[in-house]
Amino acid sequence: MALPGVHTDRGELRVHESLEELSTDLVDYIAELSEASVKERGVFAIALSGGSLIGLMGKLCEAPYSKTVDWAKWYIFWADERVVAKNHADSNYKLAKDGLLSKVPIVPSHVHSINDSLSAEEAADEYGFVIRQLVKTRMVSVSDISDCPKFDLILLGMGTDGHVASLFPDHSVLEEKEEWVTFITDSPKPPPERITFTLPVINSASNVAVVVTGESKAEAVHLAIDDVGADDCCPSLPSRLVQPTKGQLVWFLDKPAASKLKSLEFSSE
Ligand SMILES: O=C(O)[C@H](O)[C@@H](O)[C@H](O)[C@H](O)COP(=O)(O)O
Repeated sequence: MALPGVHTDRGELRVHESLEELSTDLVDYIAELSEASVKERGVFAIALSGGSLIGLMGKLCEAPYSKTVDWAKWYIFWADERVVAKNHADSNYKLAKDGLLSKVPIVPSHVHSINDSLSAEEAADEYGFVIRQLVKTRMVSVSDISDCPKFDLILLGMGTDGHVASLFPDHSVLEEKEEWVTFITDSPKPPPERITFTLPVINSASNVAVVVTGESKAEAVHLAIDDVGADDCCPSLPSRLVQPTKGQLVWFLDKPAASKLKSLEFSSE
């Protein structure tokens, strides 16, 4: 049984006993947001990341979701992408295509992957341009406070160093305030060249979910969520900088990842 969701200043924490249970809760959450967004705006603009997240979304390809989700209304983006060919084993597009997109009736023209024939800088510019066009036609909403796109849902994973998307600790990319999409050529996690949504875009989303599993990430989860003076000790921990301005933040954690969380100890007292 999952512990009930715990509401904290750093978002809702949903801690699960098993990966099986976590993945069921995650796909229920995605399906509910999709339904609400399609009802409200006629479309659902969702941004994916790479890593273990995609495997945890696998149940979306199975009943009942495969039949009940309104796939034709989905517009798919990537919060970050590795600058490699689309058929390369490192491609986040390939990961999502093989694990999810090829198994459900998504409209191919709604899948917005990067142009893999460009340099990282050019690919980031072009991706920003593509998003601008979709904001103009309201396939992606716009934030009324930041002028940034307002994705219905941005899904993030987190590394042991606290990175999210391709926003790495102490990297100048964290300072980017103007661009919606930027690039790096020195990612500490291979491959080195990546494009990424910037923090203002992530924090303008209607919903952001961070999905983190495994004990190796427990310390980073603690620093990202707990009130331990982390704003002083690690001001540039990317996962701590995920703070949606108006949107909802939900953390999907398994017990090992949550094992160092103080916020949970307090909530159960
Ligand atoms: O393309 C990427 O590398 C990512 O988007 C990255 O931010 C990933 O989500 C985390 O590194 C977590 O990955 P794991 O869940 O596989 O540890």
